[in-house]
Amino acid sequence: MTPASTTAAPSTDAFVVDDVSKIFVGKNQVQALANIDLRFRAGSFTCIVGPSGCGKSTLLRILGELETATAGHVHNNLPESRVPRSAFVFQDHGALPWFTVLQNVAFGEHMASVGKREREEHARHWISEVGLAGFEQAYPHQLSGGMRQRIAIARAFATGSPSLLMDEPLGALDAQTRILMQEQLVELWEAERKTVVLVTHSIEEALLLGDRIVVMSARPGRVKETIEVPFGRPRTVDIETDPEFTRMKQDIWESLRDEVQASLRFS
Ligand SMILES: Nc1ncnc2c1ncn2[C@@H]1O[C@H](COP(=O)(O)OP(=O)(O)OP(=O)(O)O)[C@@H](O)[C@H]1O
Repeated sequence: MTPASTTAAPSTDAFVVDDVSKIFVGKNQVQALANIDLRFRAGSFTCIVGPSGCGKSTLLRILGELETATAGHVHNNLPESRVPRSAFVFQDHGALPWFTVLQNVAFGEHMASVGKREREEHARHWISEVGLAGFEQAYPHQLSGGMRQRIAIARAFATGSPSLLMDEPLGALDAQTRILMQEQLVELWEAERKTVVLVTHSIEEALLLGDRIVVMSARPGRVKETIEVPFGRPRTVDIETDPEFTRMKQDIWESLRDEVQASLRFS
């Protein structure tokens, strides 16, 4: 194994993942990822699907420099600036309960020492974009689960990072709210064209949102296949009635089913 490192990538790829493996060393050694090779074009939307425990979050955390690879290389070509190169959105909204909506959304830029007037201006814009205008002074506990998740999405956009790394961001929402949020996310991304990597357990969600779907194998996670999503943009949930959507959903499930079964055998 070659030693791990992160360097600038000399290309239009935001990230180049080159032969990356990850082993967690502890009481029980766990190999989470094995020999991952992936390129993430700047401005693209990639969805990652795979069985539980196959290393999807680990890969996301390595891309976001929250975790280091045990072996291999991650080239990061995102521009350096005063804000972090990647903003995260997790399943649990992560809104700080003692902050208002406005303070929560402005938090990323606050941490990057952006002036109050500028960060609040950005925050108000994104609060409005996600449909929370009028709730700027509300506290998270006064909002529904869907509204709290919108705080997290607004905060990620407001931070101004060129990349968004999303780990099951809509996973905790009810089915109807989730559909609306998926459409909203597509719309925001189409306007902003950030480099997005989104982990999801939903094949439909991956087909609705992504330019490309990466299917991972059971642990240790490897790239099983990479599928280009052919649907044009702008996209809405109406594409689910397209026969091609149904066919692709079936194909991806066939590919995933073996891996889910394998992961159940080993867990
Ligand atoms: N900090 C850690 N220390 C030890 N093992 C870890 C650590 N983080 C993750 N793992 C292990 O690495 C493997 C991959 O975990 P990871 O969370 O990346 O999977 P995942 O595909 O995101 O799972 P899920 O879909 O269930 O969220 C799992 O076996 C997990 O227990």
